[in-house]
Amino acid sequence: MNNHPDYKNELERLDFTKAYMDTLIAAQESDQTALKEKQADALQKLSFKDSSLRYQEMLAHASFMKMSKEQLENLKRLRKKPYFARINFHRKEKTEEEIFYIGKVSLFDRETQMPIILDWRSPLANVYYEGRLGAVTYDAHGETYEGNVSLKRQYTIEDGELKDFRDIDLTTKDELLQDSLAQNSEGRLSEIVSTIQEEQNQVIRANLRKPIIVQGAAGSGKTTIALHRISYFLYSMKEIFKPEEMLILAPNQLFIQYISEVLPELGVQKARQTTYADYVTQVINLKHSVITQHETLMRMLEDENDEKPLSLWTAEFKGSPNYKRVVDKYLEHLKKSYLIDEDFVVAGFKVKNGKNIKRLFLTDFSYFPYQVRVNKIKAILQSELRRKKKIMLKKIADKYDRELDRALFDIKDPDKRRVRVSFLLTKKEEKLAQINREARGAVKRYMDQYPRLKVLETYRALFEKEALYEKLMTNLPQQERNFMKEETLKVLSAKKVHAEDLAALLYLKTFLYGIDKDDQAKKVIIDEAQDYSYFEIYSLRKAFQTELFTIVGDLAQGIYRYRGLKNWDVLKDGIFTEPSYLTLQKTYRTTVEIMELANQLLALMPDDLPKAEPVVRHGNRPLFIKKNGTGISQLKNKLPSEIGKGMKSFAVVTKTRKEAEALHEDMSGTDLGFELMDGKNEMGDRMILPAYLAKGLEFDVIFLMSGSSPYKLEELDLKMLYVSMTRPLHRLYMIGDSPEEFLLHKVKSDYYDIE
Ligand SMILES: Nc1ncnc2c1ncn2[C@@H]1O[C@H](COP(=O)(O)OP(=O)(O)OP(=O)(O)O)[C@@H](O)[C@H]1O
Repeated sequence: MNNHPDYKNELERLDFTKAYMDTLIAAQESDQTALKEKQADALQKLSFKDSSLRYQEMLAHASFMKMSKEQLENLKRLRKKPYFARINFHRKEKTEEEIFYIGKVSLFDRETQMPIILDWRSPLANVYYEGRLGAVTYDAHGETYEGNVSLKRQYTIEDGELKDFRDIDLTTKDELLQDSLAQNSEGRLSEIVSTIQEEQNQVIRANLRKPIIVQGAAGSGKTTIALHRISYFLYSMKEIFKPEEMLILAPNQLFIQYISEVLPELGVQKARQTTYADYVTQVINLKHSVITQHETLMRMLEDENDEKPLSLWTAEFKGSPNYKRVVDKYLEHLKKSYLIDEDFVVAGFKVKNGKNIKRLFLTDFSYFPYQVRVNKIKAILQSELRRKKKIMLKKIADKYDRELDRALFDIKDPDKRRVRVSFLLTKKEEKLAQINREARGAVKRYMDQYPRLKVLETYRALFEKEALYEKLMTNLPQQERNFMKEETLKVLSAKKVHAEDLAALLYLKTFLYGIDKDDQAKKVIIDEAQDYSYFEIYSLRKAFQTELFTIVGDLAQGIYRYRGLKNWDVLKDGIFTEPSYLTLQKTYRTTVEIMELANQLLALMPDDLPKAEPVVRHGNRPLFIKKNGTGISQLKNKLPSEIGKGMKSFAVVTKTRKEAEALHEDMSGTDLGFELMDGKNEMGDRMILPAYLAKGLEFDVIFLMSGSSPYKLEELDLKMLYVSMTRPLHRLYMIGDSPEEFLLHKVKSDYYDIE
């Protein structure tokens, strides 16, 4: 690097950028005298030749910029690594080529508005990520600009010091990416702005106004890219969307903890992060506990009982389009009870015509949920009554006053007149009192005709009302129909709900009440989307008045297939209009050797998914080790050498939860320090966990440990094994009684070694 003709310039540029930042920071933090000193100091240190005047001017102006506390914090962080790349770009309309430095956050010269650092999310930065040198176009503010990129350069900057830089073109391999992939996992996901690859960039920047579905192989960066897309989204649409209006749905709390570290880096930490079950529970204020899909899966793997097929059938049915249709029919039935067309009459006066009331309900208020419409009608009747009551009272008063006048003038006989007048006065008082009396509570009496449906009770009623249930479920086989009814009611009575009931509950809530403002989302990000049922995604789509969904997943990891999505087409046809559909084929997490073995499993699955293409990073072939007893001593043998190679995070992955617990128990006498992961505890760097919890996570070294239930040649087991095998960054061991326990007999022997 030192011999590079640009070396000096690059050093100067970095010095200038840091000096500019220092002045900015000082301007925000210190008083004016201190700032002047700082500026003078910075100027003295910079000994530029040609550009010095210009830089000096820029520095002098820096102090006028006003920043928020958050921006200031960002700037301080940024100073350690102000940028990671540069492009030389010649825009067609301009006479000269310009140099742009690209970093995590933009920095502008206050005077000229020229960027000192260009934000990675800015339109122009796109040309850096798109693979080509030469003629390029980019879109900004609705226009397309043409130009030419003559140079792309990457920088390694650590703690503000320039360590290295190199130019890239199509033929050189991306060393920055290689370096970054060779690093060890700290048990957290990190931002990757400096090494985003072309196909990933396409996902990040795909049309922001459309829903997007991404099928990506294990380790292709789906989670990472989904988070970068939010960051890009917030940057591009900052005037319209706030981070709090984003909803990120992750599979479990552990996962949320795992991604949380990337969020501040990307400026999206304020986005709401939760699980589907937690979200629905909160939105409908559900006090029942949820029987999660993990529990169902574990029961399926660990228990042998006769009801298994029926309970799985129920779980699958409750997520299906057919069940959604049943609930829709139920809603049709419920809707009828809201069709009130009686006149609203008070003390003999028609305050509001019944037909009008019905029309308001069905037409004018058709955009509102049903219970909200009821409240609207109530408000209308109240104000109408208030207005009409005055008229009614006046009418009565006038009528009797007229009659009184007549009596006073027409009746000549004083006795008769007195009697008549007194009669009329009493009558008048009575009538007025009657109106006042009847008006009180009249709206309530009228409104009592409307049903007052609560979400959970209404759902329960679907199963409780015998005739209705039979009618709505008429197409289902008898045994399944009976089982579903009894099971659902039994669980509800125990103050629980199955995870599979949540979609219908959210759907009902949306229909009856709508989603409160605080729980609304303007953009929804669903990770591990293959585990969602059709109805779950549908329920979310209906709950929010937006199509802006980013949905990422991998069908090959669909271990909840009994309930989850079997293909993406159902979403493409049935839920979203014209979603973008993209695939991520290249994988970054693990080595070629590990991915090649995992690819063998992919070939055995029924989904017909393309093989993942590992980015070229080599390591050892996966190793099978014969177990002696619990297998703990075999594991222990391997640890020192891996630690010696710099490996930091280790996980033992079992097939079932029971196996993980048993292994943890067996290890309790040792000093290995492996913790059992239960989905709630903190993430450590030595964990024992079942495959379903490992999904989405990564560790430097993975030990697959066989236990009481070896992997079978079935779709579910293949998928669990695939998930487990694709977790390591560097090394995969399989410890068991025989290679068959990991289905290795179905794989060519040159994909693994045996110790
Ligand atoms: N362009 C990239 N540059 C550097 N690292 C990357 C890049 N893309 C992905 N990675 C790394 O690859 C690993 C896998 O990414 P991520 O967990 O987002 O993938 P995924 O597709 O969600 O995986 P899975 O489906 O297996 O959970 C992470 O360590 C991530 O930092």
